[in-house]
Amino acid sequence: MRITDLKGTVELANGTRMPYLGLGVFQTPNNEIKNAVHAALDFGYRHIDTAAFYENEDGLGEAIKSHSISRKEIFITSKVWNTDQGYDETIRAFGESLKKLQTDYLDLYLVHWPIKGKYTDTWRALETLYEEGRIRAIGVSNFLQHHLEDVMATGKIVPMVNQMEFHPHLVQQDLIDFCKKHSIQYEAWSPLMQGGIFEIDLLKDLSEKYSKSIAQIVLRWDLQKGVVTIPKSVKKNRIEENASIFDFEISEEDMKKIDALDCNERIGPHPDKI
Ligand SMILES: NC(=O)C1=CN([C@@H]2O[C@H](COP(=O)(O)OP(=O)(O)OC[C@H]3O[C@@H](n4cnc5c(N)ncnc54)[C@H](OP(=O)(O)O)[C@@H]3O)[C@@H](O)[C@H]2O)C=CC1
Ligand SMILES: O=C1CO[C@H](CO)[C@@H](O)[C@@H]1O
Repeated sequence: MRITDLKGTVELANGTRMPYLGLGVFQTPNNEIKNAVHAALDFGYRHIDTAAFYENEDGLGEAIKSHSISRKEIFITSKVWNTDQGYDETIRAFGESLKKLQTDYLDLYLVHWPIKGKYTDTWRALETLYEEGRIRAIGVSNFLQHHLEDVMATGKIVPMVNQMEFHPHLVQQDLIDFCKKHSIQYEAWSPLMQGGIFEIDLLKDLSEKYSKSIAQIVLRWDLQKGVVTIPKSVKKNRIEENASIFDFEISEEDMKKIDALDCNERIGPHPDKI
């Protein structure tokens, strides 16, 4: 996997191009989001990941509007929250997200979690919005293989993205392989384990070996595995650090060593228990 700059994109199943690296904004409050997003855009990020649940879509909308980079150059993802699932509810929630974000389309809209008895109807709503041209790509988040199979059996469109908890302690390689087989782009949430990666000895060793920070080692590992990644930070220096991962390559041997840290350990909920 050779991705050589921050503008590197992957082509989704429908031809839409999605930047490999984005800024996550979970737990970025409205009063901090402008600084964070402007720092990211200034440094070259063109991809921001939010959700209705994060309660900062309005702050993000303001941040984008007040920056000189035009809306169409920025890839914006949002997600329909669990309490808004169902066909009509999703159509309405989508409208609210657009309004808050001050935009008339989204680049990517995701079903945030596979809520039992609801997610196939929610998916139908995303298909409608996509067919109406209001979303450039549609996908899911926190969907295991059986959830994906349900949607693929009942829907018309195969999800284009699956955004999952993914870091050195939770790889789920079988799910990645399933997604790859069906042209579903895998995307990592909590790629830094919300700070947990900094305690892992092997990563400390690799950080010294490559003269890169632990965050940079892990985010580069994401890219070399073909996984889109969206680290969150509100600090300018870390926003820059997290995107400075295009000037080195992790050897195959070291990639395997990081893979071997997998212990199926989650920091978030199990998708079947939500
Ligand atoms: N689909 C889903 O269900 C989910 C999606 N997400 C998405 O994924 C994004 C990323 O995941 P998130 O849970 O935020 O956690 P991350 O794994 O991105 O970790 C974020 C934490 O790491 C710190 N940090 C960031 N960069 C560095 C660095 N270079 N060195 C040291 N510390 C650093 C941040 O602190 P600080 O800000 O102070 O720098 C923050 O505390 C979210 O923001 C959200 O967009 C997240 C959870 C669930
Ligand atoms: O996106 C999200 C942010 O984190 C929450 C708590 O872990 C998740 O439930 C949610 O999916």
